[in-house]
Amino acid sequence: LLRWNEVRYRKKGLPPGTMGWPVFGETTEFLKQGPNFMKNQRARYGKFFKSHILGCPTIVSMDPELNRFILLNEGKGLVPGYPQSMLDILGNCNIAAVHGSTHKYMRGALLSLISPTMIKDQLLPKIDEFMKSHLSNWDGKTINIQEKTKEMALLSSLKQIAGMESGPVCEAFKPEFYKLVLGTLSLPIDLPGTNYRRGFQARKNIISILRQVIEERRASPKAQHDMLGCLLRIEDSRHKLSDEEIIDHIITILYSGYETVSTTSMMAVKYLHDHPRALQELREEHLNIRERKGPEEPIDWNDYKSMRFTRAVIFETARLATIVNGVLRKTTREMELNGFVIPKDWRIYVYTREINYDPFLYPDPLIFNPWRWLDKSLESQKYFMIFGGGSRLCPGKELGIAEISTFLHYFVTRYRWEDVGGDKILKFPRVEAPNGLHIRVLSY
Ligand code: HEM
Repeated sequence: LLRWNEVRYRKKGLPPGTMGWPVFGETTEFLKQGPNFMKNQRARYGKFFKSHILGCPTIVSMDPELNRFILLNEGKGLVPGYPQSMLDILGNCNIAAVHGSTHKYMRGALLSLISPTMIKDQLLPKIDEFMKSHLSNWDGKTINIQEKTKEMALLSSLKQIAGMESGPVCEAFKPEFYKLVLGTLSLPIDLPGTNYRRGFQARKNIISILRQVIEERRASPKAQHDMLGCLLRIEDSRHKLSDEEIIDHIITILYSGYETVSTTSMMAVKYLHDHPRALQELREEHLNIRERKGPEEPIDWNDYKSMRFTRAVIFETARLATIVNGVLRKTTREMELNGFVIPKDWRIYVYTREINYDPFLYPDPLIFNPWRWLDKSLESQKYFMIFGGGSRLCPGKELGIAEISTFLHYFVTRYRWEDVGGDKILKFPRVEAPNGLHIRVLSY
């Protein structure tokens, strides 16, 4: 019986590896040992091995060249392979649920909302206004920076999407969104009290809030210059979006930019605290920007573009903390990869974490060294996969960096801070501080 998985998935041409226990496979080892599980399996079976994790037979690819190949060749028998709970809760029109030509046009619509021109003309002023107010009155307080950055990522997106910032709609939205996020990371067991059921219910509640917002918009003669305004204006009949598609676009933007932006911001605060020289250089960059401006004057595109060291801090944070461990794909037919035959419907875990610690790409890889990114070519090297790659390369990269940069701008020019101490940070499977990350904030 214990060899059930080995027998069930035995097939000629598969890469080496072990399939673990019936049903559970090697999920427990994977979640418990995290990156060490991957390293051990690699030592035994090489950079391309089979396993059974998170309920699915899975091929793990830790080979940078092959990872690149997989990301660049998505059309050829590979589609996103995210867990069922995520697809159910994020919706059928979610970008991770579509492929081929539907993905192309959904992605096009999304890109038009968060392109550099949009950031420059419409989003950056909103982000600036939001950060200024979100970061007010922290002086003299002990705050949980994890909670604050999560709130920041959600509320800043709501403001950019539909001008929602505070008030009853936002307050109703917040708890539902948190439940939705938890649901996407749960086992798809539809029973009362499970995170999956709660997440699904939260999706329904979010849809009804968004439907109401859309109806109010349609009834109002005023043209709104935000993402929802743009989505409602896409009138070209071939690409006109249904309400369902508009709602799933909004959920996609909220969800994709939530943990990524909040966790990178939190970890940047942590690393800057631990590396005073980097903090000093970052602060100088932002004080120089402030010197050129009036006290309440917002930061604009040129200021953002001048934040070279800030950008380097963000990349170094995303690299060292490994905000994204990898991406998931699924085979839609039997296919050959790296000389092996991968059956249909197997998951492929494109594990990119190890690339972040490759000493040839990043000398002294465990040291926080933002200066390494001042050489721009590092950002365009072919194994740079912090934002994914190929046809699913993160479309929100620039927007995410702009948000984190604006947050850091107001944070370091207004405040200094001390670690309260005693908080633990977990790095796997997600970067998080289970009991929060508390800092004591004082005015600068
Ligand atoms: C530091 C911040 C961010 C990081 C590290 C990050 C990382 C990533 C990665 C690795 C992928 C590839 C997923 C895959 O191939 O399956 C991705 C895709 C995506 N990201 Fe981001 N992201 C960030 C911020 C954002 C923001 C702010 C938004 C939205 C406004 C966003 C929207 C998306 C979307 C919609 C996709 C799916 C693209 C597609 O399937 O075509 N991301 N992101």
